[in-house]
Amino acid sequence: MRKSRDANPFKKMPNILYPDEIMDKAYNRAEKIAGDLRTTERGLSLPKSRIIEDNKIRTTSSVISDNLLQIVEKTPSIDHLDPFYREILEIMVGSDEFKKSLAAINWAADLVKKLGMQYSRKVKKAPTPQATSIVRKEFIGRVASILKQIYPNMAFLGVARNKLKNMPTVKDLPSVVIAGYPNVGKSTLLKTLTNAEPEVNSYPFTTKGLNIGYTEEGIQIIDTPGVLDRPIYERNDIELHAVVAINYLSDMILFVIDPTEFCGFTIEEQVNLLNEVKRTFKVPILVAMTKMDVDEIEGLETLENELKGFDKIKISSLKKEGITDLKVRITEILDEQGLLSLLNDIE
Ligand SMILES: Nc1nc2c(ncn2[C@@H]2O[C@H](COP(=O)(O)OP(=O)(O)OP(=O)(O)O)[C@@H](O)[C@H]2O)c(=O)[nH]1
Repeated sequence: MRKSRDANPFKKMPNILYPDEIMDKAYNRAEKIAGDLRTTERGLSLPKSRIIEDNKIRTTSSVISDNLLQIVEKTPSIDHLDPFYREILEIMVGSDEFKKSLAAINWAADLVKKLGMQYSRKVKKAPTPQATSIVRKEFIGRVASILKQIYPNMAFLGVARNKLKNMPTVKDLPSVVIAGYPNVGKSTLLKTLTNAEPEVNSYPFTTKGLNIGYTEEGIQIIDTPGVLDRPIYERNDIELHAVVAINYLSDMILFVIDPTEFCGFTIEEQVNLLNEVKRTFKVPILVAMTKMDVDEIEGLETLENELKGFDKIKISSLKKEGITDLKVRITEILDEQGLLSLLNDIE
């Protein structure tokens, strides 16, 4: 079944305030309410002090716990994240720390709420007007120390939010991911297939960004410079997560091979990468043998033998040969997976 990829789920994360800012917000609200009460309640009696301080405590408690809870509620939970975004999260900020920070903020929200109730009861029993204000100050002190404790978590989420919220969205359309060694002709092919300059969307896992184009039929073609263009063993941890993220994006792989070896990589190296991509990805692979306009390609026969088990097609992006056949084959492969009905639904 097709996985649905929503718009960037991190966009909804609220602005994360510093502890001081939250305390100020709570203080201002509490003071405003206290001010209103001071004008309505006459004299500095014990009952009046209790009411005022109780209101300050409860207002502070609810402003702070609501603010913290809002962070937790509007931040997507890792367990429900689309797998593509889960990988992005791991690459950009680290999921463990993210989870830990959210749990800490949830804990603090809960504790501030409980303390608010506890101190509200306490202030109602305070024996003198001075005692009511001491109880309230004690409450504020405890809340401030909780906020100080979760400050690293808040700061972490603030940074995470800023990194994640501006990430471009990859559309939830049938998607073809282009793979192959550098210089084999991937971006030229992308342009030929989509008849337009591709959008370049910057993603954290590739310094060059993802190049994305759309065919007339509404198929999304994604070129992934720096991600699927060399053997897995040469990759670091982050790049491996990037491969996994790309895996979640793709409904099929279009693997480009340059049989002329003008790209600087031998046919053997290119076939090895193809086999590696085949082992890594569970989606259908179509091999495009490109640069067919070049005369007398020496290794062509060998290559065709090597590619016996693969679905393959010969093309020239330069001369626009084989492009229509390639498009037809792509459409068939996506259609076999029931993905094109999705396009009709969208239209
Ligand atoms: N003769 C011929 N040359 C081609 C063809 N397609 C691409 N080229 C040339 O191959 C070179 C590399 O093409 P690119 O499209 O930049 O290759 P790439 O795989 O996107 O390269 P990276 O961006 O480095 O990953 C360029 O000089 C292209 O003009 C083709 O069909 N025939």
